[in-house]
Amino acid sequence: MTIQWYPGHMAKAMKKVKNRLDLIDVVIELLDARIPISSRNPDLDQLLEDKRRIIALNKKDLANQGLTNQWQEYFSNQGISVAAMNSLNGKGVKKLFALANQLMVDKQKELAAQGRKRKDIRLMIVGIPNVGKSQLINQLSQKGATRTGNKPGVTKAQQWIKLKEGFELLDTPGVLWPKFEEQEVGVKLAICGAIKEGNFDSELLAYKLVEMLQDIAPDKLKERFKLDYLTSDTYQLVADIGRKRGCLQSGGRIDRDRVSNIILREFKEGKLGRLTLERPPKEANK
Ligand SMILES: Nc1nc2c(ncn2[C@@H]2O[C@H](COP(=O)(O)OP(=O)(O)OP(=O)(O)O)[C@@H](O)[C@H]2O)c(=O)[nH]1
Repeated sequence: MTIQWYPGHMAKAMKKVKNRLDLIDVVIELLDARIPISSRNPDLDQLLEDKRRIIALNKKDLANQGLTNQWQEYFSNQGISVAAMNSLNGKGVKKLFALANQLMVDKQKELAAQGRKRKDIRLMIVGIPNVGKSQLINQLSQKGATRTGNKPGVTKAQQWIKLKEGFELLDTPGVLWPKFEEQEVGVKLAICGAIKEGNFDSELLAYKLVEMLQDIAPDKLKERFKLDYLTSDTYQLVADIGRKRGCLQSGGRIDRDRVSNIILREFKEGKLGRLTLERPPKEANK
């Protein structure tokens, strides 16, 4: 399956992030907890080399808890600060603030030693489309946040939101174009909602998802769609799901488009349970 993507978008998105970095103390790299590898932009590593950074695994409510723990361990082992988040209810927000404070301890001490005032910690969120950036901005800025307006020397469009004591947030998140030279990555991004509909074939995507689910969560697949059996014949399996859900066209043919969209939607909504599509590389779990 070919999923369209546009390298030009990626270059533009990276440039925008880069232009803002000088203003920022701590970058929050927001990933989808269900696909922590595929939702990362590998070029960002280079860009953030000298930056304080936190990885936030968002949508943890949709991901397998045990695997989210393993992912946290994986990033911690690499010396990266990490938190698991649910940006719908704000779980993990406290930890984000605590981690940002920790990362800035030395800088703040340095300022104090020079007799200078503690500085407000400036945050920016970056992440691929639909990963929850706006939702997280809402959560971070919920209590008593005010927009502080333009800062001198900063592009007019950029606004700062004053968060709780000692923190400011750039109100425009950095959108990163996902990178998917590998088809597999594109497929997972599309399944998790990072790629706009219309850029992929829903039917083929649903087959791919059913194939993955047979591997990682066969019982949940059977239970959700009331299947009596599983088979490597995905085409057949999707037809059976269609029959169970009444997705029939005239003449009793399966409406494959409709059933495909049901399967994709129910996965995205977490109706099949909390599922993670990627495991941390083995060597990190020693
Ligand atoms: N279940 C769940 N859904 C979430 C979470 N965070 C965000 N969402 C949902 O994910 C979708 C995308 O959230 P947004 O905050 O708009 O994502 P964004 O990264 O700003 O998206 P773009 O504007 O496309 O870049 C919305 O439907 C949110 O309700 C979360 O932690 N859990």
